[in-house]
Amino acid sequence: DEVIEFNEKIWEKCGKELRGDSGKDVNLVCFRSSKHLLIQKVEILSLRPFILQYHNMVHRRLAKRSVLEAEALQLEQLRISGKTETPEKSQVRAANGTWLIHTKRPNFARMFWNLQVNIRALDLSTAEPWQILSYNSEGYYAPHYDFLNPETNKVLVESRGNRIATVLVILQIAKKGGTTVFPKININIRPKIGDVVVWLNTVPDGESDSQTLHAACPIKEGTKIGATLWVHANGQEFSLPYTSNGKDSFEGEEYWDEQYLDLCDNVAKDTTWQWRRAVCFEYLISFQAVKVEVISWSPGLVIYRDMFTKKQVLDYIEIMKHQDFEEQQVVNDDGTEYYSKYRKANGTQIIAPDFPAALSIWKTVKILIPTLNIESSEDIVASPTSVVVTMPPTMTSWSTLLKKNGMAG
Ligand SMILES: O=C(O)CCC(=O)C(=O)O
Ligand SMILES: [Fe+2]
Repeated sequence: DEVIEFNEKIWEKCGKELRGDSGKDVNLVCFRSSKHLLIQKVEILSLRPFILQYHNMVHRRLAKRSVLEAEALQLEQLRISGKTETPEKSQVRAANGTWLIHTKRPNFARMFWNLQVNIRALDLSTAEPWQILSYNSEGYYAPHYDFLNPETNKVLVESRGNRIATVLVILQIAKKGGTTVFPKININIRPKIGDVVVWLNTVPDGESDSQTLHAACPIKEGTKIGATLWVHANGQEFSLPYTSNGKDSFEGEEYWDEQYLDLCDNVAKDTTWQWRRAVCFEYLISFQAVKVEVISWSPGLVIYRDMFTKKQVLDYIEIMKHQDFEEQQVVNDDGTEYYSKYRKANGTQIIAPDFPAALSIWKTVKILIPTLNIESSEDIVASPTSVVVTMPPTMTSWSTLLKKNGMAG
């Protein structure tokens, strides 16, 4: 806490808004940091159902090694019979596949932990083992729901809850075809190797979401390999608002119809990375988007925009009205106190748990900045100016954020 005196140059800067060079074209980024500053690019493909595409989450090399690891197991042909009208497509899925325990094979284990660290809102240990699917030419996965029918999967659903989320890792892409299509919401994407697509299979009350119908489009050339984690509800109660076992009202729609196939040929969605679509996925936790602006990479200096709700801010200001602000003294090593000439401000120190409004602020910070252990911080230091300046009184939810970015909400 070395202090240097204000000089002319620094005073001048006080009058301007400066952003250095690093943040210039970065308005909205997803920011994670523990020891290094790492950016995770996350694209919202759809709000309802909630579908995210994480770009380059798994390193290409790890993806490649995982493919070799899976291939060494000589994937069996998985043919699951389904109810379908078209005889020539008499199967739900034409792919080679296998199950792999999360942590049994070294590369899949690394990938598993890699995902778990990055997707903190989901407890991936509740997932079924890795489902590896390798689609050769003519391979496909007909439109289906991942949500299980509780009647026909009684044991699994009763013990582990239903498949509330799907995490699909793309390990290899087909030369042609093989996109992932969500026909009911007009999304057809071709994620890159190392991309991870995550979606929720339920609506907020826990029922299956009919809009999540999806498929792997027929492969035209090459081989597509994906690894899926179907994440179950039990054990997620603290991070997801809806974790009931849910009802499945949409079972059995496992066929290709012409319309769906037409969609496959039309990669309607441009998945090239766009900064304006970046938000922090962490905040799936409370369905709150937090905008993080990087001011400087080194030292790491960021602004979390709109982190608190308006109510939080107003409640906080309310308790501050009843605090005594005074010019604070600095304590010498020998215990004597003095007024510092380096700070001219009134302040007070409060213990967060003593005030619900302060505790709520504290908890938000704790949840939304998980990479810092704020348990070890000093008590909240409040001053009238810092409260007003650092907390913009706007409420940000997914929908307002998306609207601001020109996306339908
Ligand atoms: O491979 C794909 O694109 C879809 C895979 C899928 O639907 C699943 O694993 O549940
Ligand atoms: Fe699926």
